[in-house]
Amino acid sequence: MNILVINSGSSSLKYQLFKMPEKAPVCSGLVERIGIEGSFIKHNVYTNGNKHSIELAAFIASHGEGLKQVLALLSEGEFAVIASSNDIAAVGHRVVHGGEHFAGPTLITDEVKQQIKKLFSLAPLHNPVNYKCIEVAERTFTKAKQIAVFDTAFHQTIPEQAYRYAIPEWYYKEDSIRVYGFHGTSHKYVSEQAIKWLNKKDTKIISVHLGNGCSITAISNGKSVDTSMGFGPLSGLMMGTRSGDIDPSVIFHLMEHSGYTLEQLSTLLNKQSGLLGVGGSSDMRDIRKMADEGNQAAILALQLYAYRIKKFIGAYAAVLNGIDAVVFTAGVGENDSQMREAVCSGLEYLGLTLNTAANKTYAGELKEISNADSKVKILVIPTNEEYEIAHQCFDLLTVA
Ligand SMILES: Nc1ncnc2c1ncn2[C@@H]1O[C@H](COP(=O)(O)OP(=O)(O)O)[C@@H](O)[C@H]1O
Ligand SMILES: CC(=O)OP(=O)(O)O
Ligand SMILES: [Mg+2]
Repeated sequence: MNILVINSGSSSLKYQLFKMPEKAPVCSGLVERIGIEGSFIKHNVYTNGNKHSIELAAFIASHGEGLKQVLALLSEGEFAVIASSNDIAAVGHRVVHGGEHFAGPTLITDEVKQQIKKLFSLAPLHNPVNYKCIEVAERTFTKAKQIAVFDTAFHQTIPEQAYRYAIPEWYYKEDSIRVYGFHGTSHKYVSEQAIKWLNKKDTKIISVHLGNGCSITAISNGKSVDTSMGFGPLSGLMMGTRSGDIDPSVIFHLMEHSGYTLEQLSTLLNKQSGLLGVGGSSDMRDIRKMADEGNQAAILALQLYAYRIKKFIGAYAAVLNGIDAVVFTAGVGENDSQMREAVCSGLEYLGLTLNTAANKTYAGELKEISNADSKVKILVIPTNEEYEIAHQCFDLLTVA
């Protein structure tokens, strides 16, 4: 059975085609820097244990456009892996916001699509794009089952003291205003890898997902118990274009004194803030380059970014009453050794001591980057949301 997984993030579109139950990747790829200069598609095909890669540079304005080009690559030309769209049995879609409705993989019906649509305003960078990808896939793979796997699902175990906001109960009971949490598929996948690697019974893990969107989760014995994103994927850490935590008084001030509308506020906090707002680019690679050239705004952006992560690690050490492992993952977490070093330095009191040489030589698979005597293990684990989604889709289709 071929399962195609589509993972649209805020700045990228990732895809993987798996042969199940063998769990073998047939092809994978990535459309990066969507909507900004320098966008490209990287397409990898796996044959007999060998990987062949091609890179296509073209300006890709939207996720819909990127997906259409990817689907053409799958069935046409030299790197085609399927003869026709009928070769795909199921398409697994990452959907970011599922509200309180979905705790596991879900067959997509018109009703499910309506629920996803209702949550557009809470995840404006994600749910509209996820919805668009579902529609493109429905039109392309008419015979395939379409399945949604929600970022929010893994966080359904968060206890009430952590998921409730300190506002009157009515807003929770009548309007479902609470912490939902995001990147759940990634936090689940990397924490399960870490638990296997730690090989002990009770585990306390802090998972740090640093992509374009960033979040951090406290995981006790495999269950999410707190996370930095909340009602929508805007709170907590500083991100590519999102502010992370900000005092709501700033919003009142901008409305009252500068006449900001709802749309302007949403644009400011979702699209013009974070690394972009402070440092001048949403892409960490650009920020690094600018900082290396002495750009003060980029240097400050890096400081704010690392400082916020460090504060949350301290908070979650308290939530968990100790830490066995801190896991770094996603685009920045996996690739930016200088960011990992900036986050870990000064956390010796909590028992984290980084092995700076090991940190610099990470090469794409699970690696311990702490010193042998570090009380807390520091790990880099490549996330694989696509694999986790394929796995959940397969279970949904085959387990009665
Ligand atoms: N080699 C690298 N060094 C530093 N940052 C990197 C590197 N490669 C990717 N990144 C950063 O990772 C981020 C994108 O992460 P990713 O997990 O792909 O995002 P998303 O899924 O949220 O769209 C970007 O800010 C990008 O600059
Ligand atoms: C939820 C979220 O922020 O996702 P991404 O990091 O893929 O944008
Ligand atoms: Mg992502």
